Amino acid sequence: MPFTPSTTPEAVRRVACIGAGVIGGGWVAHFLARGYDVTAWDPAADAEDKLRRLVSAAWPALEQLGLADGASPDRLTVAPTLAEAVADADFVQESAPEKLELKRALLAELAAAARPGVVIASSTSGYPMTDMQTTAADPSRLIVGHPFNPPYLIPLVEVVGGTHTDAAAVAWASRFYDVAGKSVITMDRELPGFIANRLQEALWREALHMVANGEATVEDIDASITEGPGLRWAFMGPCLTFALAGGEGGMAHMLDHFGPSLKSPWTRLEAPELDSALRDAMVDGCASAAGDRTYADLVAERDQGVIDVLRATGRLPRADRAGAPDPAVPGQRPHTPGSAAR
Ligand SMILES: NC(=O)C1=CN([C@@H]2O[C@H](COP(=O)(O)OP(=O)(O)OC[C@H]3O[C@@H](n4cnc5c(N)ncnc54)[C@H](O)[C@@H]3O)[C@@H](O)[C@H]2O)C=CC1
Ligand SMILES: C[N+](C)(C)CC(=O)CC(=O)[O-]
Repeated sequence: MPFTPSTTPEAVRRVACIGAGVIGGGWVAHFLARGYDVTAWDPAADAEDKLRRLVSAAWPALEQLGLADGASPDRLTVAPTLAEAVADADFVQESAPEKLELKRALLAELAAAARPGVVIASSTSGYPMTDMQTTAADPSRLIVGHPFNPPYLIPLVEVVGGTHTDAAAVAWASRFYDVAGKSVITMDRELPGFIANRLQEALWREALHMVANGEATVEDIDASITEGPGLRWAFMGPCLTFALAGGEGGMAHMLDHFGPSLKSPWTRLEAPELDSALRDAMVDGCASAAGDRTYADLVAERDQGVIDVLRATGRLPRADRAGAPDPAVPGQRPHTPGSAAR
């Protein structure tokens, strides 16, 4: 079935967020801050309470980023049913648990309940849409919109369709996220883990090996990134960073010089066994690294850290201009939802 959009990406007014945990709640905070009306639905009994607490905790950071005109946590409605949550939505973001059968059934239900021509995005961190859209009556409007935690601060969203997604729905979603202040990578094919998680998983696999073998502590591993390559990666990706490692000879010299010695680490390791000893070592190591900081303390610390990095790398207005959007900066474009004609 070809995809015919119900509205333009610029004219979206109401977003439905289905599943309101860590990521769904983060999306709710993001869309509220960008000036949308948001309707959320989550089957957990305590979901509304938790969601409103998440939005309140995120709001000071969002104020620092600069809110869209009229943005307010009061524009959040928590619906009693999935059908009511999506009834008037111009866009749907699904953030339910990462379980394939659950996603299949939920996306089919959403595709049956949402108005025709409304794009439905899944936050999945790894399932290809082709595997999730198998039972939906109209799979043409189902896409992956993979965010990063927290979605209200980390700009990137990876967008990709499945075999039965219409390319027009992928293009519509990419434009919508762009209008909504995200940095978008649109992929023309499905890869497990998309791009960023494929990279993160390689790093994570090695971290788990080192903990399992007692070769490094959780704290050493975290410090090796925050005091090392992580500082460069905030503004220059791993490829250009390594091109500089080749000096004036650039990537050509880097590969000719280091390539042969790098072949062994590229091919040496397989996934570690996530047994209970490794699980406990990771959990205990993280508890020790956190010390007496609570979850709320760590969230506040992370949010301020990301804002400081965004500001220091020129991706936010200066502190003395916070709240004044800079049209040159992605995510700071002064867009008022629903301001464009449908
Ligand atoms: N946590 C992370 O760092 C990231 C997670 N993701 C993806 O986001 C999605 C959600 O993950 P989290 O927010 O971390 O999980 P979470 O466990 O924090 O939240 C999941 C929420 O879904 C609700 N839920 C349970 N069954 C449901 C159903 N049938 N329909 C709707 N909601 C239902 C739960 O009550 C819970 O509030 C997953 O697909 C995950 O892969 C993507 C990027 C980052
Ligand atoms: C842990 N995770 C694989 C769910 C993380 C992501 O998908 C993206 C992120 O926030 O790093």
